[in-house]
Amino acid sequence: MVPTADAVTPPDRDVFVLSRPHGTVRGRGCIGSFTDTAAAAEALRTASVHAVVGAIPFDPVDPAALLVPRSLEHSPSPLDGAPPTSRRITAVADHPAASEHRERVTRAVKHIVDGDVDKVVLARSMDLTVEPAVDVTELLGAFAHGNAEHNAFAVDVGAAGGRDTWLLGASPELLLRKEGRRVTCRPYAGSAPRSADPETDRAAAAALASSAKDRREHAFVVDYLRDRLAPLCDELDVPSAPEVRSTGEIWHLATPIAGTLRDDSVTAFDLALLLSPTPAVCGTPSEAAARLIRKIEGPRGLYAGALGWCDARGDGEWLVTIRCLELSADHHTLRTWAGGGIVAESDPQAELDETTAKLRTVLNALGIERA
Ligand SMILES: C=C(O[C@H]1C=CC=C(C(=O)O)[C@@H]1O)C(=O)O
Repeated sequence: MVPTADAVTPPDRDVFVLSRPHGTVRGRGCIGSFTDTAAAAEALRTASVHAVVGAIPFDPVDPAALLVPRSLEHSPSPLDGAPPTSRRITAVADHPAASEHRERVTRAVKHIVDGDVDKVVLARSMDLTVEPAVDVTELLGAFAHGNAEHNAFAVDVGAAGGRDTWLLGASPELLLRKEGRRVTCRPYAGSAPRSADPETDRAAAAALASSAKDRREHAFVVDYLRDRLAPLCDELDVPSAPEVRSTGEIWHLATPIAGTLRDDSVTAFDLALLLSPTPAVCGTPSEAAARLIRKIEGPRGLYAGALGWCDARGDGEWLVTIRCLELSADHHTLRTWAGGGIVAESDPQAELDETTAKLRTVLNALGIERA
């Protein structure tokens, strides 16, 4: 652990906030940090730190942003939040351009048809400059306000270095929650944009529920989680069919998974490292899909990794890092991402549209009406 001086991060400042339907967790102050996930896991296991909060990257070779908070506080309610402040974009850059994203989907489908992978998740990002500047607490509240579950998070990824840079978002996807021996996951994969017209919206949900393409895309994630969790669990309940859930912007297929761990000494953080990245953000088989993503997209950094907390008992909760942005120290410039699972039946334009709908989560929270 690299110790952090109080002068760099004042003891009472929130460096981590996670709002979930069942409550809010805050990490206050920062007494140390880790960029190496193995060192953080060892420190938790040997009780040389009382808690770890923060984010792990998509690719394990990239640095993590893990903090040791001075205190970890739980409250039983999620954040209510408030509507966003209205903002406008003063500069925008797409990575890649829309036409290139469609071409990448076509290339990915060819890799699938050729048998290199069964599924790969391709993402695109947008660099924005916005006016007025972002206030972190206000944006966190806007994320919480924007979805019925009040999911929202803010991680002070620059806390250890005294830089005011943040990872903020509203991921709906539970990688894992661990309480004692009980472990739960709720993977999301398979999507349909929502509509302002109630009838069209209901039809989109019904079509998603019966879409063979989306059910296959989803099954890769469920099978992966079952394979990784089964050896660790006495009991593991994996429903045979997904349910349909919604965020403010998208319908998703989701599966609630619950298990009982055989060995309680496995921490929530160990499980996050074991499970992340799932095929909801990477693909199947994992290593081949990760290689393809690295080749096609380049490094993702913290996007599509996991964020959360783990305490001294080994309990904790980690989300998949999606529907998020990284805010620069000037609080005007930021990067946001959206990805989608590509399978053999994927259509390039539909995949592009899906990422556009997913980007809306961040744009709505920023109070940007037209991109
Ligand atoms: C990769 C993302 O979403 C994942 C989670 C839910 C649905 C997904 C899909 O339908 O492709 C993705 O697997 C993202 O939002 O950037």
